[in-house]
Amino acid sequence: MLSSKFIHAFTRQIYHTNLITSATFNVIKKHNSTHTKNDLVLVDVNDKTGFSIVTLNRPPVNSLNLELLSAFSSVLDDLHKNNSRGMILTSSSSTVFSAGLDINELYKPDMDRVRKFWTSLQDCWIKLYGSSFPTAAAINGHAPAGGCLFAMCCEYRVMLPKYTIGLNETQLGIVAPTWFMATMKNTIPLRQAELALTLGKMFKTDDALKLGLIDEIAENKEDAIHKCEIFLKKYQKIPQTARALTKQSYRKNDIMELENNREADLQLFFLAISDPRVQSSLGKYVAFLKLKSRMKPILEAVKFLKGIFKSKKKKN
Ligand SMILES: CC/C=C\C/C=C\CCC/C=C/CC(=O)SCCNC(=O)CCNC(=O)[C@H](O)C(C)(C)COP(=O)(O)OP(=O)(O)OC[C@H]1O[C@@H](n2cnc3c(N)ncnc32)[C@H](O)[C@@H]1OP(=O)(O)O
Repeated sequence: MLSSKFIHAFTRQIYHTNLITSATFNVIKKHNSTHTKNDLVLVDVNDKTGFSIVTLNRPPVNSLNLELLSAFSSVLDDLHKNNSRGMILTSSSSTVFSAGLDINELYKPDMDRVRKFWTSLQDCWIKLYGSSFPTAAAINGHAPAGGCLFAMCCEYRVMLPKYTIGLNETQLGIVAPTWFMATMKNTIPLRQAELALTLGKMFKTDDALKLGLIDEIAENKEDAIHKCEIFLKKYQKIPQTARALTKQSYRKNDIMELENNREADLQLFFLAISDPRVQSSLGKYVAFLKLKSRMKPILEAVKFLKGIFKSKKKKN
């Protein structure tokens, strides 16, 4: 049962967005695209559909640091205030949707900054998962951990072939927060979610589709955005308030659980990242990522040479 407090709060919020004058929205429409500070998140509003394409833009891998999360959080506020008709979340990278949380925020953190960082992540999740406007993700690259989280917060996911998606935290020796788990439980069957979470499994696009972690596969980014638009257009015939309240009621328990325990969640996070074993795992992971990145040219050269040998063998 929905508490009357909840219904009242959300109804007020939704009516509030409906009543917002179109003036603010027109400002965005007129300019067509808006960029946040440092252009970490780009927003382009399609004049015809009214849908906003929100592009995460922090090269090389859109790892989620404090600045990117703060920028995303204020974009979500703007979309809400401007009574957005729908949002498509994507990435400016050609191979990575988002690499998840920036490990540098977790490894040997500055306590003042990490408090802001985690609070910002909580904000983004609450705003995205509970948004009154409909959302879809055009997953145009790998989406591990926090990348998968943001994609799962959206109501529809379209992904390009041959990438990977999943909550891989256990592989890093860390535990996904309960609200990460709740988002996955809301997306795929319960038992599959438990297996995926405990194994820290990353799914290839085809397997993600079979599991229901994504809804469609697209040929390229344009196709993914087009498929997201088709999904969002389905809502044009549905009364806005009824749609938004239904979505928010469906997700209410998960959201309230975090809303009511934000400080406890922060303290748990502090406790976890202060654990020397967690720091040691993170340290090893940072070193592994750096090594992998440096080895790339060598691995590519080996691949290239292998290709030459193979074609020579075929000729002979
Ligand atoms: C009770 C609670 C217990 C514990 C709680 C503890 C903590 C709580 C937090 C828990 C939640 C965590 C959620 C997360 O999101 S953790 C982040 C997980 N992310 C990953 O594992 C992804 C790692 N990255 C990759 O797999 C690849 O980079 C990727 C497939 C995304 C792209 O591969 P590609 O080959 O294209 O690029 P790379 O050469 O690997 O990387 C390029 C440079 O980017 C740096 N990089 C990559 N990922 C990250 C990252 N997540 N954070 C920071 N930096 C990252 C990489 O090191 C390269 O940098 P350079 O070496 O070139 O400088």
